[in-house]
Amino acid sequence: MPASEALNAWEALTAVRAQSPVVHNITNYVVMNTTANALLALGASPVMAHAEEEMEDMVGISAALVLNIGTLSREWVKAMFLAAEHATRRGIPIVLDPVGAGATRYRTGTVRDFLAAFRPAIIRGNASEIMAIRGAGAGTKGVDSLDASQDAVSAARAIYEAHGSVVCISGATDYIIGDRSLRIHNGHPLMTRVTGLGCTASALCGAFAAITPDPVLAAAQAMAVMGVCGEIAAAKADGPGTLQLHFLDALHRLSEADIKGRLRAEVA
Ligand SMILES: Nc1ncnc2c1ncn2[C@@H]1O[C@H](COP(=O)(O)OP(=O)(O)O)[C@@H](O)[C@H]1O
Ligand SMILES: Cc1ncsc1CCOP(=O)(O)O
Ligand SMILES: [Mg+2]
Repeated sequence: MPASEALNAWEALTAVRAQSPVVHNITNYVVMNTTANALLALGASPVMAHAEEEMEDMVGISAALVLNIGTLSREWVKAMFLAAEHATRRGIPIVLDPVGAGATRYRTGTVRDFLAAFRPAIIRGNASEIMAIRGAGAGTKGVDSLDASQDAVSAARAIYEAHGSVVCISGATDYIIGDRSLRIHNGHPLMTRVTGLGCTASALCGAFAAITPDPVLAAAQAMAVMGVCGEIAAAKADGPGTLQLHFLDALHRLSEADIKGRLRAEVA
């Protein structure tokens, strides 16, 4: 069976739409609205919450936890660690987006401290962020990658071996590295001109991880949907502004034929 069919992306999307899992996000100020809307358009039920006082209750009603360090500060990091403790105890999947790891010591150090304490089901970042976790590469240009996704594959393998977290490197080709490896060739370069689409990929990883127990498959399903919707949106867009709008509509309208006709996935 071709890798694209084996991803079961359509079946998983149907399950997300039917079950509408609650996805708890502790994310950054830049993308809160963007990723909440993307999760809603997908069919999931997003909630953004970061007060320590409500972490136990919020994790208690969630099916996945998405942690994103895009605008971190001491209080938010404390909330993330607390939420991860509750999620681990409840056995719900954690997705970590190491936004800007490699740009500052605070970001890189926080990600490493987190990985020393917890095991996210999925870590989704761009190539520079993933390499920075292993001390590889020349750093990250703020939140943007200086490297191509294939350059981060050996760092991703090392992270998987050291921590057991599946690593998803986004870029022109998306790599999913775990107990097996997949590549997804969908998407469009215009997606890099809209802030928050990487964070959206991580949020979608959370929605699919809520439905699909195998984290390699869950990450691949999320990246498949991202890539196919990115292509559909780019074909209709005049630039980044309309890409963002068409992307949300594409998530909402995504059909089995869209996925079957466009998805280009292979075993890496
Ligand atoms: N050059 C590209 N061609 C096609 N798709 C891309 C390209 N670069 C990024 N993407 C897609 O854009 C989305 C965001 O990825 P990326 O830009 O790597 O994240 P980040 O914003 O965290 O740096 C992903 O779905 C990825 O597949
Ligand atoms: C611009 C910016 N600055 C801090 S977080 C953030 C958003 C990054 O989002 P993404 O990595 O999805 O483009
Ligand atoms: Mg990012």
